[in-house]
Amino acid sequence: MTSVLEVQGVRHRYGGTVALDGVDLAVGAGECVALLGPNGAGKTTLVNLVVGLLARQEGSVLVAGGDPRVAATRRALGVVQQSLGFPTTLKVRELVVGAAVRAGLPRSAAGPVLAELGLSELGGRRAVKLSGGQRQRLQLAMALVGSPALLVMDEPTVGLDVAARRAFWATVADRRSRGVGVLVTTHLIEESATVADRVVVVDKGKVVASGTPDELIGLLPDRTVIATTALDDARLLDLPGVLSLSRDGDRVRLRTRSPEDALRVLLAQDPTLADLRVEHAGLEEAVLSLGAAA
Ligand SMILES: Nc1ncnc2c1ncn2[C@@H]1O[C@H](COP(=O)(O)OP(=O)(O)OP(=O)(O)O)[C@@H](O)[C@H]1O
Repeated sequence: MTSVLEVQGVRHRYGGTVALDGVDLAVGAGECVALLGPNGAGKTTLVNLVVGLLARQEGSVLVAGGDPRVAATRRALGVVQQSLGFPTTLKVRELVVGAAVRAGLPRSAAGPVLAELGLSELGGRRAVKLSGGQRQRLQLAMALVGSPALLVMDEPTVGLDVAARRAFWATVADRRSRGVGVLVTTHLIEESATVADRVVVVDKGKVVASGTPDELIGLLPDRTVIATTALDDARLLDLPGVLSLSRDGDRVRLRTRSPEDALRVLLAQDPTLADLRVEHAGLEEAVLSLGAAA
């Protein structure tokens, strides 16, 4: 797979604060990589280096093979920021036309992208009058009009309802099928499991885990055992590896680090056990525990 983004050995400090401490990351053509991590992990710093807003201090950042601080390379980038403010007087069509012109394209390039994002009918409306979902679609239209090789998005679906979120990701998926690589930062961990091919977890300026969502979930031994049982809380909490317990009448949910052992003892102690189910931990639990282990 050709890489549209290659980050190697990147270190970045603000005065005495080390924000990035040797980060490697690649995004292939058509690939979607989600960048996750707690507040202050270094995600924004990394994104700002990738989009050329920050000057590189150490290591290399290549977008479509070029330096993102160079204008010609920035044309290979589409950027969607979280809740960007729009100038109060400008209309939807004018903003997309402006983005097309800045990308070196004719004004007519705006039409197909407005149609692709379902914004044609809103072309004459002032951007500040749009709903949250429409604004994010407008940002995506502005980011895509120049046919970028890499789309970089910072928390793009915050505040969107389920339908708007689906529509947003459907457009992104369509561009990915045409080879556009995507780097997305998000705090919506479970969303990243559905949209990303790969998840990269950053903490304290370092990559602490990287893999497909299923690979990351597989790193965590936790399982949730769900069953209807006659055992009381004290005996359930005594089962091997139990981390937490919740119940609704006789129906209990037990999170355990040792699912096989817990099940063996549970089955031996409660002959009336029924409706047994075992669930994997979610990506959210995996990411939180990977961050905590770092
Ligand atoms: N302009 C700045 N001056 C000084 N320190 C900064 C600056 N920007 C970020 N930092 C520090 O660098 C570290 C990484 O910050 P960064 O904003 O990249 O993290 P983040 O993962 O994006 O966090 P969040 O999820 O909260 O947005 C933090 O310790 C932060 O306090």
